[in-house]
Amino acid sequence: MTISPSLGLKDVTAARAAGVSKVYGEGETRVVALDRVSVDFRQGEFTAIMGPSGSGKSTLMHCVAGLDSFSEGSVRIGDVELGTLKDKQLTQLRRDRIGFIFQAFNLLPTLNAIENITLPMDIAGRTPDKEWLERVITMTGLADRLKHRPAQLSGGQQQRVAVARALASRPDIVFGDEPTGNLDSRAGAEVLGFLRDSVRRLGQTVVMVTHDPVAAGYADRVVFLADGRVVDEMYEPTADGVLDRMKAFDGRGRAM
Ligand SMILES: Nc1ncnc2c1ncn2[C@@H]1O[C@H](COP(=O)(O)OP(=O)(O)OP(=O)(O)O)[C@@H](O)[C@H]1O
Repeated sequence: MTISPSLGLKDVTAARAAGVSKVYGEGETRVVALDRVSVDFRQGEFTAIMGPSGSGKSTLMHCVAGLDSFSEGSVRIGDVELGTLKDKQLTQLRRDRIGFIFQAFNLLPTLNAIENITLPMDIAGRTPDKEWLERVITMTGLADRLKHRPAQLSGGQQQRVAVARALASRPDIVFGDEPTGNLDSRAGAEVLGFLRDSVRRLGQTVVMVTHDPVAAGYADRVVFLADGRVVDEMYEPTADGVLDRMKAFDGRGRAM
């Protein structure tokens, strides 16, 4: 085991895709969305997945998060091989060990912020770890808004509630699909700052699909996809560095 220099954490794999391929359709409509993708996501690391439209970002996230099946290869969350699980076990694993954040906030309008945050745990019949929940809530900066319903919160505040909901059960890994896609740059920065803090201060593991080089600049590492393949990666990215790298791909997802 090596020690990650930036974080001082043990180099543990939180999730791993090994030789994962995903093919949609047949014959003329056949699309290879993922072509033998191998990638590790380390515990306590914030990874952004970037690439041109259609390069396979969402497909990769969905396959690694157990939301979608794949045609070939294997995926592990911690030491659990997803391919060996029955549907019910997979549902349980997603519920207990994975947090999700989507572009749409998906909050329940009739519940207030704290009720939305604890809803998945309430449904699962789990009691939240009070100390952990307090740390997460403090980090949202919404401690004085917990009794507000979604309609009484700004978009950025709503997404911070959604991030807190994803973190509340202390999942092994949090997946975000364009979590700032619906937000203006200031609200997006607040959400990204919160995500980054959850990694640096709480040791969470975050994997985020994004189109936005500025968003990717918050991550510890960027994985670049093109044409369903991992073509590059960058550590300690800056928005400008990511933008430059993206310019090396043409609109159809091929490296130029
Ligand atoms: N359900 C589906 N049926 C057929 N083809 C699909 C399906 N879902 C995705 N694809 C194809 O797989 C490829 C990868 O799609 P994916 O959504 O993963 O790309 P992406 O990089 O996330 O794109 P974007 O940035 O536009 O969201 C694309 O060519 C897409 O058209």
